[in-house]
Amino acid sequence: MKEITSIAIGGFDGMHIGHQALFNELGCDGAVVVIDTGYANLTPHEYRKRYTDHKIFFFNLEDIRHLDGEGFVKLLCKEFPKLQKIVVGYDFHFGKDRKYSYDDLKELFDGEVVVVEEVKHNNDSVHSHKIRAKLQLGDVKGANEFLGHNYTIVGEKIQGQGLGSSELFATINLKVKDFLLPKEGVYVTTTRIDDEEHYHPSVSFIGHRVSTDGSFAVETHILDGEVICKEKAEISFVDFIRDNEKFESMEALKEAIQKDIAKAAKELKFLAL
Ligand SMILES: Cc1cc2nc3c(=O)[nH]c(=O)nc-3n(C[C@H](O)[C@H](O)[C@H](O)COP(=O)(O)O)c2cc1C
Ligand SMILES: Nc1ncnc2c1ncn2[C@@H]1O[C@H](COP(=O)(O)OP(=O)(O)OP(=O)(O)O)[C@@H](O)[C@H]1O
Repeated sequence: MKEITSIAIGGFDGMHIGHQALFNELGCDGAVVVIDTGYANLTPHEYRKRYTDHKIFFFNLEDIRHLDGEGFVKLLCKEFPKLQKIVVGYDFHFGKDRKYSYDDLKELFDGEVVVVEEVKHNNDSVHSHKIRAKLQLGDVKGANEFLGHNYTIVGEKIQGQGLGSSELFATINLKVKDFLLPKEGVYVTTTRIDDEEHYHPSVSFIGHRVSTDGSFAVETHILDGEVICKEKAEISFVDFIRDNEKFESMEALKEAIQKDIAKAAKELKFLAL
């Protein structure tokens, strides 16, 4: 914290293109200050680190929410003794009851305050809550455009029903905590296994397996051959294929999955993974 000369402040769940505009204003001794509400589910906890080269410092909202404007700025100057520049967005509010804006920051901070203009995509203001809403509608393409990267979740490998490999297609079943799951359905995805460096082309299912045992599952079928997953995998969403459906026979389910695989393979063909 001692060497940091500039900081960007916010919740930064998602690390979307609006957030990235703030990070672009930081110098090489710049850091990201996350005011952590505990509700982040696009990039929970430390997952924000994947989307910036800057150091990240976490401040727990509960510890600072009582501070007035002056108290907040004092805290920042104490934590970052060399602080010269604070970067915030056009709608940034802080302090008790979120009653202070960037104008107050300019008055209270004895250094430079950079206010980043509203970042829009197709004339729509980019925000984390809109990304969540898009994912809940299955609009992963729209979410990805706001994010500036493919929405990615990480899960721990768990045992499936064992039906996939014997009667259908082999899948890796995952238990996913903390991440928001997109709407139930089938998606074109890429999957990274354990600590591998590259992503495999894949097709993934999220939802209640209404055609088999009815239980909830997050599972991914790898398209480029057999793989062994030991502990964990991450799924990046590329496109929505279809809703979750109840099929009357295993043959009908198998046929549908076969079509999903063909669609995913076609869409991913031109991606260098
Ligand atoms: C691409 C894909 C699409 C799927 N679509 C559906 C679906 O529409 N409805 C459904 O009930 N299950 C669907 N499933 C889940 C299968 O029912 C599941 O793979 C099967 O029950 C085997 O589960 P297991 O891996 O736990 O053995 C799909 C699975 C995959 C890989
Ligand atoms: N579209 C945007 N354009 C410019 N700045 C933004 C934009 N979205 C957020 N910011 C700025 O980024 C910082 C982090 O904001 P915050 O974590 O509230 O993001 P958000 O996307 O607005 O989240 P939410 O949708 O939950 O309100 C703040 O300084 C905020 O002003």
